[in-house]
Amino acid sequence: MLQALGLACLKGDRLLFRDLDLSLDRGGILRVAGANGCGKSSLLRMLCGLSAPEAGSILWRGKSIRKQRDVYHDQLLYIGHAPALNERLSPRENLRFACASAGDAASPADIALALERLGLTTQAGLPLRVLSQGQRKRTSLARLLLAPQRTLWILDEPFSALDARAVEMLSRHIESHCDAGGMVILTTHQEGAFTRPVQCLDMGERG
Ligand SMILES: Nc1ncnc2c1ncn2[C@@H]1O[C@H](COP(=O)(O)OP(=O)(O)OP(=O)(O)O)[C@@H](O)[C@H]1O
Repeated sequence: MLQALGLACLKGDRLLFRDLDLSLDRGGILRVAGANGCGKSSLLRMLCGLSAPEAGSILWRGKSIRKQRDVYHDQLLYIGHAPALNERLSPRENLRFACASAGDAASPADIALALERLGLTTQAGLPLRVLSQGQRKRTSLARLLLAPQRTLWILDEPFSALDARAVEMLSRHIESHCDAGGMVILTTHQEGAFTRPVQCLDMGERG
C-alpha cells in the first residue's frame, strides 16, 4: 500500500541516503533503525510529504502521494520526535486543538478517556510546561487513541522518554491498530515490546 522507490535525500551538500526502497502493507509494522544523524527523521518527513526527495517516488495505493495529497493526508497520522504541543496549554487543550486542526472529531469524553488511558488524568488540566518529558510524550501519543480511522501512523521515536509500562502499552496499541487493518512506520533506538514480527529497515551509517 505504501511504497518508496529509489529515494535519495540531500541535506546541504551531504547525501544522507540514496536508492532507498521500502514497502509496507496493511497490518504491517516497519521499524526504521540506524545511527544518530543517518537520516531516519528525514526519511519519515519525506514519507509524510513534508519534504521532497532528491530522487525517487513515494506511492500510496500505487499512486504518487504528490498527486493525491488530500487523500493521503486523510489517511496519515504523523507524530514527530519533538511533540508539536503548546507549553501554555494543558494536555486536554492541546489534544482538543490538535484534533480540531486535523479535522478529527473527538468529544471531550473521548479526550478524557484517551488521557486516562495514558495515565494523565491528574495532569489533564495542568499547563504542559509543568509536566515531565514522559508525560509530554504521552500527551502527544494520546492522538493515536483519537484517530483510529487514519490507516498509516508515522511515528518518530515514539518510545523515547517512556517508562517500561508505557512502552508496553504503546506497543500493544500499535499492534491492535495493525490488527484492525492499520499500518505503522516508526523510528526507534530500542526494540519496543512487539509480540509479532516487525520489518526492519536498518539505515546503518548511511550518508
Ligand atoms: N544543511 C545541512 N548540511 C549538512 N548536513 C545537514 C544539513 N541539515 C541537516 N543535516 C544533517 O542531516 C542529518 C539529519 O538527520 P536526521 O534528523 O534525519 O537523522 P536521524 O537518523 O533521525 O537522527 P537521530 O537518531 O539523531 O534522531 C543530520 O546528520 C544532520 O547533521
